[in-house]
Amino acid sequence: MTTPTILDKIKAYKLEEIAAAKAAHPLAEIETLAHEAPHVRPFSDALLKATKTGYGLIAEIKKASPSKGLIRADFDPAALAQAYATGGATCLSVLTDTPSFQGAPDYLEQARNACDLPVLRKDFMYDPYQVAEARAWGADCILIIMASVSDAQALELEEAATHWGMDALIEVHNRAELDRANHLKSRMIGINNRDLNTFETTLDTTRQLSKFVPPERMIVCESGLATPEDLADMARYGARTFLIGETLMRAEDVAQATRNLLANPLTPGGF
Ligand SMILES: O=C(O)c1ccccc1NCC(=O)[C@H](O)[C@H](O)COP(=O)(O)O
Repeated sequence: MTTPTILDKIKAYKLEEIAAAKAAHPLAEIETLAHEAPHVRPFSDALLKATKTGYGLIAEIKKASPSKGLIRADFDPAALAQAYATGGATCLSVLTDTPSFQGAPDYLEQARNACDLPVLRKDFMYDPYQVAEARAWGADCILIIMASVSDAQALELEEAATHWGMDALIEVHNRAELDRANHLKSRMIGINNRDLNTFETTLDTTRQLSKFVPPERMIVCESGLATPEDLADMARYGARTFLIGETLMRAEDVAQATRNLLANPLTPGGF
């Protein structure tokens, strides 16, 4: 028998969580809440607009992670959202997974209510029920991790996002996942520089995969970005949009750190 990977372990508890959530709150109840939720804020449109004059930034609200443990003890999602908005972030990503990231649905609601930025529910998605949940909490975008879903599940999740008027960020880490992602319709392809099973993180992933992303798609370069030079380096490989968590979450002055990171964009003008 093979040893379960971290993604296997996450999937196992997520499926239990989903079953428990469905038992406590049937889909019809969640759908009613989703219909009553605040209007969707356009997520990929905001990133596209940002890349006309600079970089698009999805700034992540992430208290802890499997690879790093606790990242930020002084954790106030509303204050962090305001700091990110002040610093020039385009969108937010908020971890809603509790067991591995110490995230929570409440954090998403607090962050979204504190600013005008569109918000990604950052979680491990397997079931359209979770997409309705995301919309009920106010999310504007969901994440689909190709490493953890089948083609059929990815399509079902993407269709659910479209049904609710939300965007989907399709995340890949290797060529096979990218080829599968290219069969979906979503505009945003996230290249995750982190191998989610080994936690090895290298910007070479974006350097190598970016050339296989069709020009009509928007590359979102994810993980392991620490300096303005990293962003400029990745921009040379076609990435104008970035998803950044740890670097900003460890900053004392989050607004200033966000501003510093976004300074001096390389050749703005769209993806
Ligand atoms: O960050 C982890 O340790 C991790 C482990 C297992 C699955 C996912 C994981 N992270 C999700 C992400 O991809 C990052 O939160 C996101 O790209 C931001 O990365 P960073 O800027 O390096 O915090």
